[in-house]
Amino acid sequence: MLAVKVENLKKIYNFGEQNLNALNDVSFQVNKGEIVAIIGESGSGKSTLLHILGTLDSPTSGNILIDGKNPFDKNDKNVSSFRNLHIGFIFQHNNLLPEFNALENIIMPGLIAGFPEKKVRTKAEVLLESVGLSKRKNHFPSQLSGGEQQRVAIARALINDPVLILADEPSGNLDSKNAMIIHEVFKEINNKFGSTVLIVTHNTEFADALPRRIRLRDGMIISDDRNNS
Ligand SMILES: Nc1ncnc2c1ncn2[C@@H]1O[C@H](COP(=O)(O)OP(=O)(O)OP(=O)(O)O)[C@@H](O)[C@H]1O
Repeated sequence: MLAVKVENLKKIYNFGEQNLNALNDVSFQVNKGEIVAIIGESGSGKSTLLHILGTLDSPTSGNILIDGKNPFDKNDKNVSSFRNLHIGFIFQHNNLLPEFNALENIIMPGLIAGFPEKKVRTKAEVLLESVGLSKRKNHFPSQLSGGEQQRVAIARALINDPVLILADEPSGNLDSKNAMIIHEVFKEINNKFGSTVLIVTHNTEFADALPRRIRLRDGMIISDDRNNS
């Protein structure tokens, strides 16, 4: 079963007379349950690709299907509800809401999606446990370390059972010990919940340890390799 299908994706940014091809004819597919590193030098188009897959930006041309649906077929309001229901984001800066505690931050997208509070709360507790933070559920973001905040952000991204998790340099802001913990959490959620995960990372050790790597250069895929194991 396909989670993601990308066909001939192009993104051109215009600056007056000048055009910049940020993505140039990108095509690939990701099966449900895969965890894939998106790698490449700075400016190669990784974030642009993630933003389009996450419906935060639209393509110049080409198609994307997330779980068989084209999110850009819909009007803007539907695109944002599609995003909230089907896609979980984790950014380098976790943008947790500072006035809400860890548990409340995780619950929030579930309530926005209209799920019953009791069900969402129970699920949030399970997710907090999965990221090893049960004891911190009443802590506010300012009372958590950077790595712990990022683990809360991962749990929050999972609350609505998204078909796709997108992470843009999720460990980019962390020291190596916390980065390693975050990398393990991604592998665990992929194993435990069968989440489909695309992760932009500059960390070669982490990327090499994942089963698949898509490498971009100048907006094009130059390699797509899998570990044999
Ligand atoms: N909103 C924008 N407007 C104009 N150009 C942009 C915009 N966003 C990205 N670009 C350009 O598109 C190209 C791809 O950028 P992108 O951020 O996708 O690269 P990246 O691989 O994620 O880089 P990094 O590893 O540094 O985050 C770059 O040349 C960048 O300058």
